[in-house]
Amino acid sequence: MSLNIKKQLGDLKLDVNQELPIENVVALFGPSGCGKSSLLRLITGLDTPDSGRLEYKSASGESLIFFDSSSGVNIPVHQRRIGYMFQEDRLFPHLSVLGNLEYAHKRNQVSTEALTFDDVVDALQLSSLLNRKTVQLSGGEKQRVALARTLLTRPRLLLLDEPLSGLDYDRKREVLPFLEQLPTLFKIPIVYVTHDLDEVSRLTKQILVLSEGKRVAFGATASIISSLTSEQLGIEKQEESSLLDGVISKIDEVFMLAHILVQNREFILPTASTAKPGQSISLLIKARDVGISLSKPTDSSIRNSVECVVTEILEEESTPFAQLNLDMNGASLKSRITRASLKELKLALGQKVFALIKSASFEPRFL
Ligand SMILES: Nc1ncnc2c1ncn2[C@@H]1O[C@H](COP(=O)(O)OP(=O)(O)OP(=O)(O)O)[C@@H](O)[C@H]1O
Repeated sequence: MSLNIKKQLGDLKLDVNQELPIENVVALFGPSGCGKSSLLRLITGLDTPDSGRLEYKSASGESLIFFDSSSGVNIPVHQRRIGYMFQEDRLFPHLSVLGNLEYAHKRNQVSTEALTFDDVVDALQLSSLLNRKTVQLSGGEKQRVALARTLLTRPRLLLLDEPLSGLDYDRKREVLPFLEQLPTLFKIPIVYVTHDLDEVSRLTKQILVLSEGKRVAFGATASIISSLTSEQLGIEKQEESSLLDGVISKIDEVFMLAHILVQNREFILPTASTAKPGQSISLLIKARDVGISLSKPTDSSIRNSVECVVTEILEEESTPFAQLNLDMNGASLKSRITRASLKELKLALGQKVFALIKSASFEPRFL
């Protein structure tokens, strides 16, 4: 998609100019109020930009100008065929689950063999819920029905606006696997709005970061998360993380651990039963979970000690902490330690160190 749009929203000037190659899932990431939902509304046509141009381009070569202020083009919402799923479910409370799904299914004019009614019901495991009233559903079930209803409109593009933000931890765990399988099952490109790094790491390969209505960065999720500062990402310092792409090399079924290779370095993580050797996996590692040792520990409980080189030292004079940026055989890893440790270990740029990460700092839901 080619985005070049401006819109004044109260005090916020939304001004985004970005080529967005929408394959699989692209994250739209940024702090509350930076303009993420407003940008989605402009893409759907629910709101109109003050000026600019918005062109949809699919991976298969389909091209359609949604909006162009210079030539007066502004195609209506229904012709854009965009599925928009809101933070809250917005289901019809007077209809059953089946009624909600049939409403979308019947109104849809496009037939695609890849997306039948039964396929959608199966993929979201809704068959046992079809006769329930929507008020009788849990939060996670409601979001699955809302997702199914959006899919049944056969959108060319799916916009998901923080679909998990209203759910507690367990309900998120329930819905995330359904979201994860969408791109492979239905081949519909997705723009996924969130300010949750865990969701970004599990669901997306590309990310557009916004701040105060403007583009901060766009690129591969792992490289953006690992290279931008917490200020640039609009997250708490404590949440600053690295994202590493790895492949499961071995499963230790006795101790329920997965061995994962990242840039030829081995990580050991707690695993769920579904993990298989050869599977690709993204590891989100909080900087605060990464300690430093000058030698490889041989008498420690810590499973992960990976050799790295110190590439940057950022001391935070107003806090007890310092951040180290490390090069791990070509991948970047962040470590947050105390300034006292920095001094005691006499850490310097170019120094070889071992990054220590407890396996227990990873949650088994990762895999
Ligand atoms: N129609 C409008 N008129 C005036 N101001 C608006 C309008 N729509 C949005 N805004 C303002 O624009 C800013 C961006 O809102 P938006 O909902 O797009 O942010 P967001 O990044 O999606 O935030 P959140 O993550 O909290 O949902 C907010 O300050 C909001 O109050």
